[in-house]
Amino acid sequence: MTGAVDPKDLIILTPSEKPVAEKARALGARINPPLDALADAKAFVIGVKPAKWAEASQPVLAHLSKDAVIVSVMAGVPEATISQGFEGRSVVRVMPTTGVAQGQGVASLWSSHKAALDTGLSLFAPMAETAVLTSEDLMHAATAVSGCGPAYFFAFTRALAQAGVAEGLPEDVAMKLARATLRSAAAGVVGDEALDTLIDRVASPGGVTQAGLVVLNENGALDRPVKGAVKAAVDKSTELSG
Ligand SMILES: NC(=O)C1=CN([C@@H]2O[C@H](COP(=O)(O)OP(=O)(O)OC[C@H]3O[C@@H](n4cnc5c(N)ncnc54)[C@H](OP(=O)(O)O)[C@@H]3O)[C@@H](O)[C@H]2O)C=CC1
Ligand SMILES: O=C(O)[C@@H]1CCC=N1
Repeated sequence: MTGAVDPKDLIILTPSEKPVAEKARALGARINPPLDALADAKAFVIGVKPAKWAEASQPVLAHLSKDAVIVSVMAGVPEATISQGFEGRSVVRVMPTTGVAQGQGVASLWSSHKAALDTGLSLFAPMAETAVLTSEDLMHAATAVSGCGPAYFFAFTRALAQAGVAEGLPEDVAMKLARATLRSAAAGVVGDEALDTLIDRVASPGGVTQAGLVVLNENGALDRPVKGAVKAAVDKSTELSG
């Protein structure tokens, strides 16, 4: 728990029993209470799959206050579409990373309503660095870089471990080293220090790291697939926006 919300003020609607809901219940949250409990809700967070939100929200509409702010963490679905589905209520879109679960996320936010944006910030700032976007269109790129980004780092880490195995490390050792190196690299990213400075700190001139870096991005070998992955994610997010 990050302290963003007192668990006693939390209502969780979920079709299946799951440990995280039980943990919240133990702290005083209400799990699947009768829907009239929603009458006093100031914010309604919607985190179902983009294709499911209209069906999932239908039963709650009659119970939500007109002033409730709809907080959507769904990829793609536009503010206007959600607002229309929620009978004109104001909406803030948030694209968090999974790191919010450890209170170390990052979240991009967009709303055309100042009060809704403030609600989103007050909910997410205790568990994430926040970035307020200047246009809703940028949500596609923010999703591709940040929402999806952890999976890209994990995929790179897996490739690093596999490369270690190819060079003779036992699989468990290679995996341990690659995972711990991901954590260790993240711990070194403090403040606004330039990434080039962080790279230079590791790469001794004429040394071992530099030999690897030359190959890593030879003729854009790294930049090209990363650009391609982000573009593909932007395209998918755009497709989801209908
Ligand atoms: N995964 C990520 O890193 C991020 C995901 N998102 C967005 O979060 C959303 C969920 O993605 P993800 O977690 O990957 O998907 P999952 O399939 O893991 O989760 C979907 C969730 O929706 C719940 N759900 C399904 N139907 C209902 C309903 N009728 N009422 C209430 N809850 C319902 C499910 O509950 P149950 O488990 O009980 O079935 C489940 O918790 C998507 O819109 C995605 O774009 C945003 C940022 C990052
Ligand atoms: O993969 C997805 O669609 C969601 C959005 C960002 C991260 N996960």
